[in-house]
Amino acid sequence: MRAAERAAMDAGTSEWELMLRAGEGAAHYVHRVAAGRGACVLCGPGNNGGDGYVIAESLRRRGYAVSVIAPLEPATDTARKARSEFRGEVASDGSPEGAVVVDCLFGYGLARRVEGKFAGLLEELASSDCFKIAIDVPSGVESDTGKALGPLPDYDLTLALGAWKQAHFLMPVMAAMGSKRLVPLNLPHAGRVARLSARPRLSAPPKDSHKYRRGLVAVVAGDMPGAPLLSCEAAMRAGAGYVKLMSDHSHPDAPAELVIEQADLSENLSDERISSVLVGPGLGRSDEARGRLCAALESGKPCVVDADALHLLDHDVIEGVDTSRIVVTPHEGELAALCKSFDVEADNKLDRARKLHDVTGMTILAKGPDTICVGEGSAVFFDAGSSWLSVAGSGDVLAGIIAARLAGHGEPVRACEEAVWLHHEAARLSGAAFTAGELASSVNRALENFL
Ligand SMILES: NC(=O)C1=CN([C@@H]2O[C@H](COP(=O)(O)OP(=O)(O)OC[C@H]3O[C@@H](n4cnc5c(N)ncnc54)[C@H](O)[C@@H]3O)[C@@H](O)[C@H]2O)[C@H](O)CC1
Ligand SMILES: [K+]
Repeated sequence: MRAAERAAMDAGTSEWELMLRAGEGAAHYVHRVAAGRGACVLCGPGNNGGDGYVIAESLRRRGYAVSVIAPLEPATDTARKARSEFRGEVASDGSPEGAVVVDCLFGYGLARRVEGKFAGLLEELASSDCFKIAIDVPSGVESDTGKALGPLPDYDLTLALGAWKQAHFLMPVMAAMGSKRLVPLNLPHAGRVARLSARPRLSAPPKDSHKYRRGLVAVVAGDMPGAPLLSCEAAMRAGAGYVKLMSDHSHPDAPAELVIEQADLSENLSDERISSVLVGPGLGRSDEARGRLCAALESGKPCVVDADALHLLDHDVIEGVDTSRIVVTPHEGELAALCKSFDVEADNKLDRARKLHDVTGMTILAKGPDTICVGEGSAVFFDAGSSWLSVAGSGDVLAGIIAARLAGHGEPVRACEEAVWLHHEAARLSGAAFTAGELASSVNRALENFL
């Protein structure tokens, strides 16, 4: 961010111009939610505070009753200029009043724990029932690591300035940010950090489609029969034209539409009509399971590696495999296990996923309330889905959806994005305390909402 700002300023844009863009852009959103009600802006001593004075002046000009609380005078020239441009009153003390409170105490310049008057203001904000807006990041949050360095109110809206910071998509702080919007500052190459996944638009199969063109998904079963059945149902309902279960077991409760192939796995996976392979759900971690994982990877097909199979992945197993077609879907614990297997060290989820991608070439879908996808050239993050997704089997369903989307177009990052959106929507449609089976059975209804 600092580099992007410097580049903009070297190219002749003044810091004041950037602050005006940030403040006016943010004020536009504040105006939309305040809708004429009283507003209070909390201003810190740095440029985040400077943004606050610009916001306050913009609201005042729109006829708002605006109060500003600033425990310290501005410490930068640009913030001083913004302070001088604000025609309203500034109090150095007081409590955040008004229907809408805008938090401009600290942005990415937060350097240590928040204490004293600043902490007091954040604590009062946390206990008030006003509409809370954080500018750039919540002021008690370290923008690079997402570490909370002070009281963390539950905000209704967080307006990121210029580009998303890592804190915007790391738990636990992202859960306190409410809705997230990005205020563009037209900074060159500021968007390189990461992007918030945009709602995908899916389409019905073309008129001349057939089951193989829509994609044949092969799901490799292992020791436990239940999990892969969830993945198969999710894949069938997420748009796959044909789903086969490669299993040595009999599955008496398998749906009639599901074709079950026994016999030689490598032989079966060599069928060139197979468009994607899913291995992991219910696989187990035995040598036999490892053999089935290797057969899946050696098939050369686009492959989703999930659950147990993630504990079997290492440099030997991916040796000679075209990992650009491999998607791995670790939750926190599995991500830690993968980092250990591939000697990756990092202290937050994004960096772990990024380094794992750099070391292995695989597309990493690091799951959780703060799901992040790192693949070729991009880091994508997502708004959290329903917390009811924290149910056994929900990962098997997601893996099946990814395999179906991957079978359709063969693009790993796109398949992950579509699948996370479908998974979240299926959860929303399933209501409260749903089972993984109900979640899987809702996937096609979810798909309808993206057509
Ligand atoms: N990204 C952009 O293009 C723009 C960013 N803007 C805004 O500028 C802030 C970053 O401003 P900066 O002055 O670097 O830092 P802060 O305003 O976040 O605060 C630093 C300020 O606060 C003091 N300080 C730091 N920690 C503490 C603490 N725990 N207790 C007390 N005081 C503390 C520090 O000494 C400094 O004085 C960015 O977030 C955007 O909001 C531009 O305005 C617009 C373009
Ligand atoms: K802030």
